[in-house]
Amino acid sequence: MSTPVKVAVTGAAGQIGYSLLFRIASGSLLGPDTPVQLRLLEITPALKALEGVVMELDDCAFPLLAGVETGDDPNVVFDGANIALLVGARPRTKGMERGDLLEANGAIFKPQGAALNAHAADDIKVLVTGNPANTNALIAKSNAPDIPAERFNALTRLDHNRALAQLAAKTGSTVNDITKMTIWGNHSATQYPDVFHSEVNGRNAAELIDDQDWLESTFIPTVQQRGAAIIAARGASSAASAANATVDHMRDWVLGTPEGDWVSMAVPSDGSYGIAEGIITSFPCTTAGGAYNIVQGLELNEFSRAKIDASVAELQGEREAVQALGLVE
Ligand SMILES: NC(=O)C1=CN([C@@H]2O[C@H](COP(=O)(O)OP(=O)(O)OC[C@H]3O[C@@H](n4cnc5c(N)ncnc54)[C@H](O)[C@@H]3O)[C@@H](O)[C@H]2O)C=CC1
Ligand SMILES: O=C([O-])CC(=O)C(=O)O
Repeated sequence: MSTPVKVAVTGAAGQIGYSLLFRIASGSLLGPDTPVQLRLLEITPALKALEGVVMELDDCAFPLLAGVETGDDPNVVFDGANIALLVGARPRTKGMERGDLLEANGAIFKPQGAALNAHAADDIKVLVTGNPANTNALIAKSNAPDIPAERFNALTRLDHNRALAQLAAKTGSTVNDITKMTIWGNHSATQYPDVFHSEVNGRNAAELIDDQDWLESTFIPTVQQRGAAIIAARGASSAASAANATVDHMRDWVLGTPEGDWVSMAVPSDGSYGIAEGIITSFPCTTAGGAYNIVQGLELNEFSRAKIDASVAELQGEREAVQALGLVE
């Protein structure tokens, strides 16, 4: 067996953690031949609950699980990490303004970025799931100057998967029949799920549906509001599907995307599609050899352009807010 890959997970005693850790340890993240060591970060009051989760991990007797370390100090937990899944974040509570939320998360992602910078392995890949995911990733990236910027991603794969499920239901197909789905922008209600380049069994999805009204009044709002719909139904935010998407994103980044398809990943913009450089926004991406490329050359109609611009404007506003707080340059 090869050397275990060190996978750090923050917020490990939370809802998403309770699903995510077991998926990682069972081999869903890196495949059946790669042992993993879990390095789990929690805040001090949650360490006791985390102990219970670790007992359950032990009790699964996962053949690929080569050890579990836990702690409340990112400088220790991130030591030697090859992969960091930053899930733990400060949720918005009653009376909290957006600025308060960004500030509270800055207090988490600034030191975590610095700790990754100082202690992670050279090949570290970082994926932020904790909300507001794109801007939290920006904060972590800005505080890790020695790690290449492109190693900081945020999660929009859950939105991508939600869009696949909605399109499959509409077209009477399965998710296996659909390729080239794209989420653009922020993991927020302004995100733009774009089917104009998607294919259902090789046929252009927008042409097949031929129903702009369904796109505008059903598909796009359903995907944008799915998180809220789950909270309304379950009384808690999505957890198993968020863990699944976190696994999907990192697995594809490490192991590659299939020929002829792409996935949605929020990555630092390199200026592609005229999107301001540096902000972490969702693009169509292919991956190979542990690296990703933003798919180039897609034609954007006026409708798509306006939707993308609106979400990017929201991200620029978030960047300005965290700049004003001194959390990023
Ligand atoms: N990007 C996406 O698609 C999605 C993102 N989310 C977000 O993921 C985050 C986690 O969700 P849940 O697991 O349901 O929340 P949760 O509240 O059940 O768990 C979060 C955990 O993070 C821990 N935590 C807080 N500060 C920490 C720190 N500084 N270091 C380490 N751990 C820390 C808490 O103690 C808690 O155990 C939330 O921000 C949620 O909004 C949820 C669903 C989808
Ligand atoms: O909406 C929320 O709070 C959780 C989330 O990010 C999602 O389910 O997409």
